[in-house]
Amino acid sequence: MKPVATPPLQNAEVIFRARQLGKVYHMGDVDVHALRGVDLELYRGEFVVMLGPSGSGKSTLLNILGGLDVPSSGEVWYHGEDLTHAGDARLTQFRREHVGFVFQFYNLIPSLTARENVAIVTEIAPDPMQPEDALALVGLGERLDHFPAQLSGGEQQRVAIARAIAKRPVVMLCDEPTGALDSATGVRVLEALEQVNADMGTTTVVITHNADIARMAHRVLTMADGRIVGEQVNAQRLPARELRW
Ligand SMILES: Nc1ncnc2c1ncn2[C@@H]1O[C@H](COP(=O)(O)OP(=O)(O)OP(=O)(O)O)[C@@H](O)[C@H]1O
Repeated sequence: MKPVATPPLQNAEVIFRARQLGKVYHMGDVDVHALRGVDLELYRGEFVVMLGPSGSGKSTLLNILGGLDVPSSGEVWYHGEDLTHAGDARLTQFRREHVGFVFQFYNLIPSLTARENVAIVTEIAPDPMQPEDALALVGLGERLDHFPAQLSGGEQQRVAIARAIAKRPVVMLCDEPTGALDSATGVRVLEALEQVNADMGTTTVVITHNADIARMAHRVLTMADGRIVGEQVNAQRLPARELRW
C-alpha cells in the first residue's frame, strides 16, 4: 500500500498547549530536572510519536498532559482550561472523562474477561461505547469472553486500548505501548491505535524508543535532556502494517 499523505495541521484545533513546562523531582539532596522548559501544542486528530533517549522526560511530559502529575513551573492548558492550577478533584474528573492511557504493561484484571475489563471503565464514563464495540474496533470482537491469561501479549494490549477508547477520550496517551511485544505483534497493536485515530479522530501520542514507528505519525517530536529538541511533520505516513523493525 502507498504511504498516506499527511493533512496539514495549521488549521486544526489546539487540544493542549504547554508553555515553559518544568518539572523537578527532589530526591534527598539531589534535584532531578526532568523537564526544562517545554513548549508544545497538540492538535485535534493528530497522531504524534515522541522519541528521545531514556531519561529525557517523555513519560514526565505525558503524565503532566494527562493530569497524572503536575509541573513545577510553567503552564499547561487543555482547550481553554488551565490544568496547572486545577485541584486534585478536577484533575481526576479530567482524566476520567477525556484521557485514555495505555502503558507498556497492560494492567488488566486477571479474573475478568476482556469484555468485563472494558466494562469497568464504561460503567463510570458519561457517554461510553459498548464494550463489545470497543473490542471490535481493535479486532477482538471474537475474544469477548476470554480471560487475560487466554490472550497473547498483543491481544492483551489491544484489550487495554479498547478499555482506554471506550470512554471516547479526546486524547490517547500511550507510553511504550509496544515495548513488551515482538515486532509482528507490536505492528498489530499500532494498527489498532491507527484505526482508533482514523475512525474516532482521537488525538494520539505514542512514546517509543523505536524510531521506525515514527514513520506512521503525522508529527514526530524528539526530546533530549528535558526539552523538545526536534519536530518533524511527515509529508507522507506509512500505514502501521508496513512497519518492520
Ligand atoms: N517520580 C520520580 N521521582 C524522581 N525522579 C523521577 C521520577 N520520575 C522521573 N524521574 C526522573 O526524571 C527524569 C526523566 O524521566 P522520564 O521517565 O520522564 O524519562 P523518559 O524519557 O520517559 O525515560 P524512559 O525512556 O527511560 O522511560 C529521569 O532522570 C528520571 O530518573
